[in-house]
Amino acid sequence: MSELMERIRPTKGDKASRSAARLASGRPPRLRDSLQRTWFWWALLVAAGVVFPVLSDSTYIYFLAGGIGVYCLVGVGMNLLYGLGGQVSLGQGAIVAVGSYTAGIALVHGELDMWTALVIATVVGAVTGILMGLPSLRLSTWYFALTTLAFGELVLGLVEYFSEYTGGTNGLVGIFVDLTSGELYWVIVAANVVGLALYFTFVNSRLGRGLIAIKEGGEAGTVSGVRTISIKVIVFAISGAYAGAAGALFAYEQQVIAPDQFTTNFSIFFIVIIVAGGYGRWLGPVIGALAFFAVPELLTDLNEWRMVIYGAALLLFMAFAPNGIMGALEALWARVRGRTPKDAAGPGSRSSGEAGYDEDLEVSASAAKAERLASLLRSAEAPDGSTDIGRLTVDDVAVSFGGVKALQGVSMTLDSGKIYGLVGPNGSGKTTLLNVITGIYKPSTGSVHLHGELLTGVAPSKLAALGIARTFQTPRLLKDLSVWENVMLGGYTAEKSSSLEVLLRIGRARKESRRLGARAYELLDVLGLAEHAGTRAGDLPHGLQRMLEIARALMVQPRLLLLDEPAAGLSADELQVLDQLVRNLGGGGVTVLLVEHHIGWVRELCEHVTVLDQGKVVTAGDPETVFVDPRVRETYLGVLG
Ligand SMILES: Nc1ncnc2c1ncn2[C@@H]1O[C@H](COP(=O)(O)OP(=O)(O)OP(=O)(O)O)[C@@H](O)[C@H]1O
Repeated sequence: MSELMERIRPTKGDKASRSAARLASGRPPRLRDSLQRTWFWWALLVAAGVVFPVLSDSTYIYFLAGGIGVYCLVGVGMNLLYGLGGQVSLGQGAIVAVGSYTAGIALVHGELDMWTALVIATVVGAVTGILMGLPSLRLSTWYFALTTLAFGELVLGLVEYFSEYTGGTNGLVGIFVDLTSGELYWVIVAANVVGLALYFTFVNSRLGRGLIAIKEGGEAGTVSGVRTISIKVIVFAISGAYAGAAGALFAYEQQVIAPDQFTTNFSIFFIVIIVAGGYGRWLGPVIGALAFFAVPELLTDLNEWRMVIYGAALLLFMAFAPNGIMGALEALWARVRGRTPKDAAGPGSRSSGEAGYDEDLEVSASAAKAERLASLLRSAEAPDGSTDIGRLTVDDVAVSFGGVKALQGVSMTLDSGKIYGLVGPNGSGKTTLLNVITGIYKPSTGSVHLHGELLTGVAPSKLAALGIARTFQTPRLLKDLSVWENVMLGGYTAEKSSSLEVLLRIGRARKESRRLGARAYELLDVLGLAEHAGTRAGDLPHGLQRMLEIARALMVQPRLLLLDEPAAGLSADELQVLDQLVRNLGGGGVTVLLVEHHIGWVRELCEHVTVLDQGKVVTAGDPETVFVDPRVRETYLGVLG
């Protein structure tokens, strides 16, 4: 290579500093080795496909491409609902029907223009989506799927009942729009561009992270304050709006609509295209619609063999490409790059991380870092603007699991800004007590108060907004999301902009997300994770997963932090960083409750220690007194010298 080329080529150091600058400005990291890094080439390929009908200048090709566009639009909405949200809807076709009939009736009977009819169909689709989605707030996935199926039948029944307007089984005829097939095609393309833009904004916002946390169903979202109901309603509205708009465009293309176009098969077809295309990936619906709509159409000359080929292809896909076409390509990409495909983790994965991770992590607990951390925590304004969380009191709490008395008459008081230790042998009830404080378990007797207000019975998802954060004995992370996204999830309640502002990237939304992004970077940097910001969380070694969970908890801007065995599995260097961190938290006015088996560390760090054994408090007080207590020495026989 010439000397000039050597000079031009960015060095590894340049790349690292560019990446750090990008993160410091609050922008998300580039994902490591992900197929998504090749998005530009995919976008180019899609753009080439989009202009193809223009080159062919055939009405039939325009019609076919318009059809793909309509399916694709519904698919993009379904991708949010199912691909990211895990909600199986077998009624999406029914919403398309609602959009089609709304626009058709508006045009034929209401004599409105096509644009007004399109807007009305979109709004009606959104409202219908919300109505159809309401049962999902109470029902499990498959029961919900059944209700959507029934919803589809209901819509078809209504179409026949109101035959005066809908034309009943004969269909609604005369839906003419004043556009050529080419012009209508471009309207469909524009709708898809808007749809995809909104999809990307959603996915890369707190809403997208929240939706994935809801789908994962673990505590990661709950303790970060993710509001399940509002996110689900928004997703049903968006996917309904897409289906409603697609329905109107479908009616404009077909000019005649009838109930037999909107059978259950029609709804199932949308599931097929996103599953076959690759759900949770933006290209999934595009590729799926192309493969499962256009290809069979183009094979019409093969007559009866057409559906056999179609069915066989579908079976082969299910057997050999369970993550769809895009999933298979990602796996291939990973293999070509000599990496393990990260897709095995399942649907909804949006990032693909780095394997072959450098275990010899250099963790520096330098004074400069400690100072930065202290200032970061000081600058963290508490969610309600105050700095003092007040006293937490646990009164006479009891919890039983069948015959096991996990906690019996446990009382404890935590004053703000102090570091407390909670120790005891395995099974003594430490985690159960944290679960009671954070609302995950409801005690059979007793109560928890914060600053005089009853905390018992408050939903765990509301605690983040009160400034309470926690970590778990086994880190609860969104393993398929990047390290950066996991930390950002912790900032969920700190974002004050409305969902509409977030979706349209207007008002304070953009500024706010940059500010939180910059804070996420600072936390990652201080905790030695910055260089892994774009790595899939599940690929981090155990110690760093713990640090990541702590970073997420700190994004909550807690004033009460509950840490469940944070030192387990940490290296000496990592423990040093953690020690510095907890000291700074205490110094910064944050109350810390540390559950830990590392007795030496608890002794040095905590101002007050409570010892549990068999669900009861053995003793509590300053560590020097507690650890010389004969009852504690008996409990910890052999551990205390
Ligand atoms: N969800 C549950 N269902 C049934 N039993 C449970 C449940 N959670 C905890 N327990 C039981 O309650 C007791 C206390 O468990 P807990 O996890 O609180 O102890 P711990 O002190 O945190 O233990 P470790 O140090 O091993 O984490 C144990 O006997 C445990 O088996």
